[in-house]
Amino acid sequence: MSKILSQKIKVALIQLACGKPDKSANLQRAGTLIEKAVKDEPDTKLVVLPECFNAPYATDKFRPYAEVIEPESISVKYLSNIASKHKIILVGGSIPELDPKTDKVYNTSVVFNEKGEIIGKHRKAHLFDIDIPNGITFKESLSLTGGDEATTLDTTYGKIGVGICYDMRFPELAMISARKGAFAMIYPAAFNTVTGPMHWKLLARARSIDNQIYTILVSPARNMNSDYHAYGHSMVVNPRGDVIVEAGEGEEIVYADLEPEAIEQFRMGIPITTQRRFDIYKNVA
Ligand SMILES: NC(=O)CCC(=O)C(=O)O
Repeated sequence: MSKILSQKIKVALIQLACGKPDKSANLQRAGTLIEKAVKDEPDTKLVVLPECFNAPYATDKFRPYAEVIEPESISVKYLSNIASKHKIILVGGSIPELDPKTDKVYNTSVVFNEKGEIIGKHRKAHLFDIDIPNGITFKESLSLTGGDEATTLDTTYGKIGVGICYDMRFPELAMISARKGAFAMIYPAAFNTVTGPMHWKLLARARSIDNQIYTILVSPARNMNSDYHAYGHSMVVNPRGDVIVEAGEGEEIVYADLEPEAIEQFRMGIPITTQRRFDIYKNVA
């Protein structure tokens, strides 16, 4: 049986103090912390940044900060250079993307391989439109368009699924990637201080338990002086549903080892991956 994760790898979660009005300051800070991560833990193979890390997270800011995803655009070039310099797989958080053909703006995660090449991108499919009285109201759809694909990408060590924040509330994306053989579902994210305490950890554990894969959530650091209060608590959950690392609320880098045996042994013990009844799941939609 071929392994869905070919070897043990270390992942670094960059819980960045980001969202400043100055895009290049956000990029520089991301670069500084990625450098630190690979210096402090030289065997790091995979690095993940948070949602909307190069811009303020606000509906009136997505379009002005948006860029076309192409090799020469400022954020893409910056991230590509870092990935190739450190020979890491880089899940580049997310950035506002302008599609020049349609003039639509997306919330997009660009993923790079160790040569700095783009291996894929995920456009946030489920837009964060919520209204909790006395809690939080946010409407991404005022300025963003949702993507229309689930994203599973091939890396050096196996497949990863990518979603963005609110996407994690929809188990189907993780399920699709897991069925395609992903060893991890990775969500650059930015929950907030209202919904974070309610659901952040529960959702991460649920996606892992549903699919017996690793789930990786990466948040910006909390900044109570900004309009949007990110939750923090970046974390990795293993295929058994245990939180194996969790950040606090401030700027921080946390690491975890992802191990093929953790997936294989747990799948052998509780073999839901081979017990599924696709014959009775036909008419779900
Ligand atoms: N940026 C987001 O998609 C936030 C999602 C969120 O906070 C939630 O509760 O869901």
